[in-house]
Amino acid sequence: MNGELVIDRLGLRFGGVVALREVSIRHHPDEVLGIIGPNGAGKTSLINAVTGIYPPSSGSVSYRGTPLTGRSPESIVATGIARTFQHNQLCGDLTVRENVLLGCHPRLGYGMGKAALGIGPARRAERRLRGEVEPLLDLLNLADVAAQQAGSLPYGLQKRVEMARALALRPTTLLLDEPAAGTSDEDRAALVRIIKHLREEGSCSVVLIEHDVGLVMEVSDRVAVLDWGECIMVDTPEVVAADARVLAAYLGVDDTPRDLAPSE
Ligand SMILES: Nc1ncnc2c1ncn2[C@@H]1O[C@H](COP(=O)(O)OP(=O)(O)OP(=O)(O)O)[C@@H](O)[C@H]1O
Repeated sequence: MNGELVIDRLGLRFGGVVALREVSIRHHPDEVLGIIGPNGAGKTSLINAVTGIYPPSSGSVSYRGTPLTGRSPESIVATGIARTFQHNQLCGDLTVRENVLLGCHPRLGYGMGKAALGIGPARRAERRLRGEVEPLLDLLNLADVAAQQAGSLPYGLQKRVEMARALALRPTTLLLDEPAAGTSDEDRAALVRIIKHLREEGSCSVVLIEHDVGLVMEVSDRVAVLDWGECIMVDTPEVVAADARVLAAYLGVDDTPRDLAPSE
C-alpha cells in the first residue's frame, strides 16, 4: 500500500546558506504532489534531505509512520521510496534494458556476483525480473530502444530510462527531480501520460519537482510552493495559480512561468 510521507519542520543549512527553513508538507498516499519554486528555492534540497543524501539540520521526515531522519539512502529506498536525479545517473555503456534491470537488483536480496554467475535461485529470480522489465519498457515508450546503449540516446529518452529504473524498484512513492528539464515537447507529452497512468493505476504516489509549472498544474492533485527555503503554501493547482504570494515569488526571476494556469 502506498504510504503517507510526512515532512515536519525540516531545516537544512549549508554553512551560512539556509536551503530549507521549517518546511512542513504531508504527501498523502496515492496523490501526485507538485513542488514548484524559483531557482534556488530549495526543491532539490528537499528531495535530498528526504532521501538521506543530506542529513537535515533540524526537523524530521517519516514514511508510513517510520522515522527516516538519520537513515542511509539505501535503507530509505528499502522503505519504498525511489527517486530520479536532476542530472541523469545512468550507466551509459549499458543498454536501456540492462539499466532498468539494474534497478530491480536491490530487490533480489543477494549480490550482483551471484546474479552475474546465475547460480540456483539467482537464475530463477533473474528470469522473473527480466519478465518485469518488459512492461516497464512498454509503459515508458522505451521498447524500441531497449537494446541501445543508454548513453547514446537523446537526453529526454535518458530521463525516461532513469524513471523506468526507479520504477523497477517497485516503489510505493516516486520522487521525480525535474524530469522534463531539457526535454522535447514529445517527451513532455509522454511524461504527462506516464504520471497520469501511475495516478490512475494507483501503484505508487508521486512527488514531482519541476520548473515547467504548466506541467505541474496539469498532473498534480496538490502543489507545494517553495520560496527562499520556505514552504509558502500547499493547495490545489487552481488555488495556487491564483495566489498573489506565488505570483510574487516568481516575479523578478528570469524563469517566470510560461503559464500558471492548469491546462484544459
Ligand atoms: N551541496 C550544496 N552546498 C552548498 N549550498 C547548496 C548545496 N546544495 C544546495 N545549496 C544551496 O541551497 C539553496 C537551495 O538550492 P536547491 O538546489 O535546493 O534549489 P532548487 O530550488 O532545487 O534550485 P534549481 O531549481 O535551480 O535546481 C541554494 O542557495 C543553493 O545554492
